[in-house]
Amino acid sequence: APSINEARAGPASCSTSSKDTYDYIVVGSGPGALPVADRLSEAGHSVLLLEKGPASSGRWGGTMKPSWLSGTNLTRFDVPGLCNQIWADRNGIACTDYDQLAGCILGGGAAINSGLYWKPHPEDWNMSFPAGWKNPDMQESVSKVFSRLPGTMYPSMDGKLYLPQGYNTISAGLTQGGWTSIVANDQNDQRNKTFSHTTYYFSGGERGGPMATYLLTASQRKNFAFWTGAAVKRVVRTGGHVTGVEVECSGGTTTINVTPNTGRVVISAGTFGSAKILWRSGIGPKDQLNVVKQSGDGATMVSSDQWIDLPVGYNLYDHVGTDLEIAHPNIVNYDFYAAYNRPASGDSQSYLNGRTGILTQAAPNFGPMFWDIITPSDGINRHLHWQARVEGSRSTSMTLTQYLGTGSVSRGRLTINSQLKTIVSTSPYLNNAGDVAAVVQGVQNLRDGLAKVSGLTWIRPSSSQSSAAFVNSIAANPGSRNSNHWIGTNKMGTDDGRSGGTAVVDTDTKVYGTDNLFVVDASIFPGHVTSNPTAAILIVSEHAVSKILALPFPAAAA
Ligand SMILES: Cc1cc2nc3c(=O)[nH]c(=O)nc-3n(C[C@H](O)[C@H](O)[C@H](O)COP(=O)(O)OP(=O)(O)OC[C@H]3O[C@@H](n4cnc5c(N)ncnc54)[C@H](O)[C@@H]3O)c2cc1C
Repeated sequence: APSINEARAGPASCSTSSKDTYDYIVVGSGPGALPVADRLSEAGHSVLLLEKGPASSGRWGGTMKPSWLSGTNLTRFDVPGLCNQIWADRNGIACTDYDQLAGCILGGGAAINSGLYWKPHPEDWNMSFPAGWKNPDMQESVSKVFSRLPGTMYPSMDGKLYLPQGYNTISAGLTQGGWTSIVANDQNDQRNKTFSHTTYYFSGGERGGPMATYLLTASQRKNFAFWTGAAVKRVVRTGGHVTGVEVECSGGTTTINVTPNTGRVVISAGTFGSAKILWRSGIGPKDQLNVVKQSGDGATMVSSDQWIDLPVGYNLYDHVGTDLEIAHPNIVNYDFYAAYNRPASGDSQSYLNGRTGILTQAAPNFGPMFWDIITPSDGINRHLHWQARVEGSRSTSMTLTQYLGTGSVSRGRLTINSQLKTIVSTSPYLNNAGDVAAVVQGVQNLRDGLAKVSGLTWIRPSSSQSSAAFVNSIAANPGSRNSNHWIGTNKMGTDDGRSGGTAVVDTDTKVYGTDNLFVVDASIFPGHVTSNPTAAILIVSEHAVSKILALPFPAAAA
């Protein structure tokens, strides 16, 4: 079958002998990094992208795969139906220096996630983002992202949806309950009592995504270089001016410099990784910088008279996940875990021969997706995104996960320990009464919505448990509520954190107190979006790079 995944000149390995300098160094290769790196190189700047993990997709030289993919240029990361394997085996893939799951691999989360892909609702921007980042301001960047990566509701190359019984059962029930069918990314302003098929960023029956688009075009330019196995320890700076980054390669540590005066560094290492690099660079609250000072970094850390006091690590948030479970005799389960090593031969053949069949859909068979907006007594809209998937305690079960995103008031805190591991030390879930009320009402609305479905059994909550008792019975900690959609530790805003404000970066994504250090990834989100965030992060990256390219260099540097 024609593969979109033909081999390319892959990344270079981290090098301690390189003496090159770059106009821009971009740290990380997730959805926050790739549009920035592509557009900076498109504008003619020399760009070095540094990724600490190994290659993932076969296109970039990745090799991790089950035996039925041997002899193909596909890895476990390229086949949508194998994405669940991250829950079974994440060795050499997941970051080991965080207490939560994140991908430390080329592509970041976009190498390991389920590919769920949503055009944001207008309130996603309007409720929490600052001036210049409101819904009308974002439309050009939305169009850019969706023209390069349109996404699809029909990932199989024959246009069919496989094992749709779960979708059919729940969507028929919601229709009976008065909810409306939409095409999610055409009707992105309609997220209230609506449902849709699942949209993925997949293309050609494979993962595709930002690694197959933005990274592809960047890699074709002579002024773009990218390294894997390159862990950035800190930025090197004099006061507010960054001269380069210290990088740990397997062969030792080296410093890579940016172009004198006009060079810039963009950190896109994710909600945990970017906070960690800032702390190690002497940027953050004093209590955390003192922890770094006492760690193995201490002897070489920038001196305390150079520290920049910013609220790095505060404003931490993640979608609040609440799992409900139903069973219905029509639902058909598919064992994606078993398919990792031994897919039914018909399924592997149709995948390999024509990129068709169940393995083109993300495990574990998502759909429908549905939405509800609730306004508790505090008057603030809360957006709920629900995702149904065929998984649970019975072979006829579905899990219905509710995420609370846009409008949520609760926040937590990320800190670092003396081993330089990041820790979610204050849990961000449901520490606000309005947030709790919205989650409870949302559960109740769904129970009411599905009340007329004959043959449907409620497993969680049981039919005798009240929605409030059910929600309160689930611990409000990452172990029970985690959605892996972490945001917020380097909040963007106009209220400079050095003088009592809450923001770490300004509306050009520049770190306050510096003249050439930027952060662009999920960590700068002031508040959450309604749905799974990859599309929103790509849009933020497109928007940020336009701001960075338009930003004049400091007068002294011109
Ligand atoms: C299991 C899972 C499933 C998910 N499913 C979905 C989904 O279906 N849809 C969706 O929209 N979202 C999903 N998400 C969330 C989404 O993937 C993340 O929100 C997104 O990837 C975050 O993008 P980012 O660029 O901010 O950071 P990341 O994607 O985390 O990228 C950060 C990158 O920086 C690198 N890095 C970190 N530190 C350093 C350093 N010091 N030096 C060099 N490189 C460094 C990392 O290795 C990584 O490649 C999922 C997440 C997980 C974990």
